[in-house]
Amino acid sequence: MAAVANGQKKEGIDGPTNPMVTPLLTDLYQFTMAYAYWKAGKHNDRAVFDLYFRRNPFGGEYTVFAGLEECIKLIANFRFSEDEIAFIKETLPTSCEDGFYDYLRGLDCSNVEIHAISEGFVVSPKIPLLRVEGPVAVAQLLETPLVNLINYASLVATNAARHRFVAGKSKLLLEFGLRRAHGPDGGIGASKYCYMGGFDATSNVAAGKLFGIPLRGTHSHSFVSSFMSPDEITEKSLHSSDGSHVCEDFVGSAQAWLSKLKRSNLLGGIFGETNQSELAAFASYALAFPKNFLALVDTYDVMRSGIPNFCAIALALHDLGYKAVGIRLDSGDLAYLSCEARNFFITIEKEFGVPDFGKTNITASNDLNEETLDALNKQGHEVDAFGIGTHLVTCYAQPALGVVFKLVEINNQPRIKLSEDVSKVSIPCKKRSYRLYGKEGYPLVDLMTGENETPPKAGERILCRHPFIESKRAYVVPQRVEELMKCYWPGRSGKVREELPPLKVIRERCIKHLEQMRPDHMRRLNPTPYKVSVSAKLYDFIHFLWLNEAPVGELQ
Ligand SMILES: Nc1ncnc2c1ncn2[C@@H]1O[C@H](COP(=O)(O)OP(=O)(O)OP(=O)(O)O)[C@@H](O)[C@H]1O
Ligand SMILES: O=P(O)(O)OC[C@H]1O[C@H](OP(=O)(O)OP(=O)(O)O)[C@H](O)[C@@H]1O
Ligand SMILES: O=C(O)c1cccnc1
Ligand SMILES: [Mg+2]
Repeated sequence: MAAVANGQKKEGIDGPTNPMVTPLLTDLYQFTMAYAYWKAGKHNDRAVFDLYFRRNPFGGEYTVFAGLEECIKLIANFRFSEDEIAFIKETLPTSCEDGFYDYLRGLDCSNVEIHAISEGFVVSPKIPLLRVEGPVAVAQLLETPLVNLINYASLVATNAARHRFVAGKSKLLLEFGLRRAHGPDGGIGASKYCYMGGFDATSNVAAGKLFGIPLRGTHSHSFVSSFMSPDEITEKSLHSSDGSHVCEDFVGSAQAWLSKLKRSNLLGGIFGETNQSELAAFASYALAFPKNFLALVDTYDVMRSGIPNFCAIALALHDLGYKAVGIRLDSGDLAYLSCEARNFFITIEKEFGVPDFGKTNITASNDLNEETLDALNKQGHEVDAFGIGTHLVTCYAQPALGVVFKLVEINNQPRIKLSEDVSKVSIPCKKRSYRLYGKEGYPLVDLMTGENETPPKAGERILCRHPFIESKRAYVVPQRVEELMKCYWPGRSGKVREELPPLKVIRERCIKHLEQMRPDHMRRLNPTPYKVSVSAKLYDFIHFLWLNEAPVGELQ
């Protein structure tokens, strides 16, 4: 991936997508700590924080890392306005000295260094996604917004990837969640990160404009039920697709087709009188969009009305050289109805010689989630595209990822956070992390080492240890070694800044990384845990520091 020369000029990177992301979008305690650091003359102590999560979401063994671009946009533009400083002054106790506000006035992230895994990578618990190195007071202020920007982004991108995994590569996945998302930011974020995680398009127009995500949509039940009768349609004429002739009564032509379908030996028994107000709605939609006609067919009765009405309009369009797009099903048994609809289309293709009519697109929606997609697969279905909203964007199955931000070093001294719960003990030291690939091209293990350790090399045997369980260790001879963290904000280090790629490139990377995972890590039921380990040296150091920091109990 390309890198740009030391580009920490703040004007080079736009601000965060959401203008609410400012230095005030943090918890009050970050300011009280910043003041206390400042008062103690400790605010410029050089701190290293790791941002990571402790457990994969949705019972899985993988997570998609998302939200980095927005973090870098925040860092690049991190400055307090006078107005914001005045508010902090009003908020903190009056005993706080004015010098602190002068300090805030001069604050930016020019002395902060950010290393991060690239957005769209598949990541695992405990491995730092982001390493923030800088003056302790600034790094502390960044904790809340960075965690906020990564938590939902990674969660919803993972949710999207999981829906894609169940639906299969060939299906079109449409994100329809804006109305059910957690507010406007939740809606915009869902559209961006579901696209990143493998969805094909969104119904969210603002997200289409902001991020260039393909926009797709059908129509609603209200459009269908707003029509009362075909007589409402006053302008009934439609040009043929090549402009050579005009059909003066398109509605009549569709009604003629409906009669023909009814008289057909193969289809006649399926339906009788269809709902004429529905036919009127479909005809109006076709007159408005003859090249993009699709119909929501479940307002009244799918098989007795919606499907025959759709077909009558589609055949009338076909007479004029147009090809109808398809239908949407939004209720009922989607497996059964999609199969019935497909049979109906195939019969029309055969009986009336309409090429490819059997392949007419079937979109399904209605409270879909991983489980319903899985159930549909098991039953067999004929759906080509899924429109998914509520469960996807609200992350109904798991509402938060549990990202944390922990101090691992200060003034070159490694720090550890102990806990009764071993999974909550932090891994100290400024570290590097690597992905080790095996013979078959799959990632085998992610390995953390100290910053200055010799990096693992392809073809060389390396001992990988579980960070906390002594007996869990393995020798690995990697076929390929990939360093995971790159420098996304060099601060004053003089390093080269990694470029932020366009969303489409991140999406492609994400899809590629998901595909290269070993299948047993990806399955829904009881996936094999992906290994996360530390070098022998780091293991020894963690346990040395642990013993050093943990007080020895006294029994009486
Ligand atoms: N074949 C299927 N197997 C498993 N789940 C299905 C299948 N078909 C549909 N579903 C799911 O079952 C649920 C049905 O929803 P619900 O009980 O609200 O009925 P409905 O079809 O929406 O009825 P209506 O809207 O007419 O009241 C939805 O979550 C849908 O995704
Ligand atoms: O079901 P979701 O996964 O959230 O997908 C989006 C839903 O939004 C629309 O209708 P809406 O839910 O507003 O009304 P409906 O329930 O009557 O269809 C659409 O018809 C879908 O059903
Ligand atoms: O275009 C659609 O069909 C759509 C969009 C949003 C929500 N439900 C459906
Ligand atoms: Mg609904």
